[in-house]
Amino acid sequence: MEDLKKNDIIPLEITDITNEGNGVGRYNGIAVFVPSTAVGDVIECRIVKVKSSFCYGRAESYTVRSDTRIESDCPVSKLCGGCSFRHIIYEEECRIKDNFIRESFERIGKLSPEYLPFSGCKDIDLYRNKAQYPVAETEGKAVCGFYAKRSHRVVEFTRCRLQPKIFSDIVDKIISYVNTRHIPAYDEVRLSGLLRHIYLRRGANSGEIMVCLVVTSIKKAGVFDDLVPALLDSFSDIKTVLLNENPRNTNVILGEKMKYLYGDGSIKDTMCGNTVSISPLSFYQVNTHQAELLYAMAAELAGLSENMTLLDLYCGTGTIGLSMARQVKKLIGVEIIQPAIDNAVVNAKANGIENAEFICGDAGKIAKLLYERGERPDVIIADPARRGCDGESLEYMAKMSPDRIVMISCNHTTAARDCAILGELGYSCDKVMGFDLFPRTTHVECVVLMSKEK
Ligand SMILES: C[S@@+](CC[C@H](N)C(=O)[O-])C[C@H]1O[C@@H](n2cnc3c(N)ncnc32)[C@H](O)[C@@H]1O
Repeated sequence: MEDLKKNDIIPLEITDITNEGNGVGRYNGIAVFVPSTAVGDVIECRIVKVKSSFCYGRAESYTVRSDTRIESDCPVSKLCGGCSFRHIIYEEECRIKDNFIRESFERIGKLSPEYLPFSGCKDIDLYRNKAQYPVAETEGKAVCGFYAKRSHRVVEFTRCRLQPKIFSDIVDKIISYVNTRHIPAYDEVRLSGLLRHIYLRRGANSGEIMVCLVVTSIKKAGVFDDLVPALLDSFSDIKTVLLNENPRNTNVILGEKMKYLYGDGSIKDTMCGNTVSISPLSFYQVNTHQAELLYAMAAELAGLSENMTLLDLYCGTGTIGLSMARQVKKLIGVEIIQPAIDNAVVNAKANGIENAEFICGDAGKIAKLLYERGERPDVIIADPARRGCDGESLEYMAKMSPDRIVMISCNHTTAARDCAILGELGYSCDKVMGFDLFPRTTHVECVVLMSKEK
């Protein structure tokens, strides 16, 4: 790139926002990505990194400030990087996210569905029902907070605006206990210490709280003996306290082994009118109220009726399928994590649902098995993880020949790819709707209706 060098200062108008939340402008045809900017900003931009076909820049000063720009109301938003959109008004965030989804379906999927109006979230703060705080040692004391952007340096801060206030109070109590007892925090460089993460979950409707301490060895559980009564004394909504063992040198937070210190390792919540039991390893949407609206829209798009069979692929604890089970003859749920399937079975029973079967296994393998045993669901709901569905799942979803496939996804790029593959397998992409389950961050959910071509 001949035109631009590191430390050049250039005038730049921000004209778009990337999926990572960076503003983007063009200088002599070259894309320049600038964090914390807004569409309509005109800036003096310092070039900080030059790549083969684009650059990264930093806003040195503002010639024109976009009228969508606001002051961030979080003291650590720049350090944390979790809330990429805290500097713009929420209406603009919704426009950007809706646009992310449309672009993916048009550019990646080469699809032209009808776009239903984007669903913004009523509560843009305090909406998360789950938090995972890394713990580290600073100057001989355990501290807890978040990892600084693109690093594993723990910044001490527990008052995140996205999480319930009670989480900070619980964390403060745990850290104070840990420091009084000199319990060592995990050191990921020396691979020593005990406490790695504090992981909290709270039922948004029930208020029930799960406290899970991720430690390098559950054999040392004894050091937490006095913590449990102290927590229960102060926080009556805590229904279970447990240890999770993760001795490995890894970025993955949870290990597999659990030890219950109080309660049965799960909490209850209600979702879409059903009681649901949630364990630490089970997936549960972090924004319960907005997820309820998403699932209601999925049910509407599914067009269910009493003689139908519904297949809920990637079902987690069964929340989606169980919310629709009373409208159909038979529900089959498929999920790879055994504790989530255990929760799904308990959840069906707790809600008096008797027409549900839950199978633990890989979605593609089980879809093939179901096809071979002659199952022909009328509707399939597929709600995969960020990487989307694999080829085998898509192939057997289409082979089972349902009238409709409703795809729910937290990654519009893989959703667009998978819908395009389903297009080749005989399904038209009819409707797409964005749902903001993660205000102030770059993440966004979408629901898609695919119909069998006649
Ligand atoms: C986005 S979550 C959706 C869970 C559930 N539908 C809900 O709304 O709570 C995706 C789920 O897919 C599961 N999963 C991931 N890979 C899978 C696979 N290969 N086969 C089956 N399930 C899988 C995950 O464990 C997780 O529960």
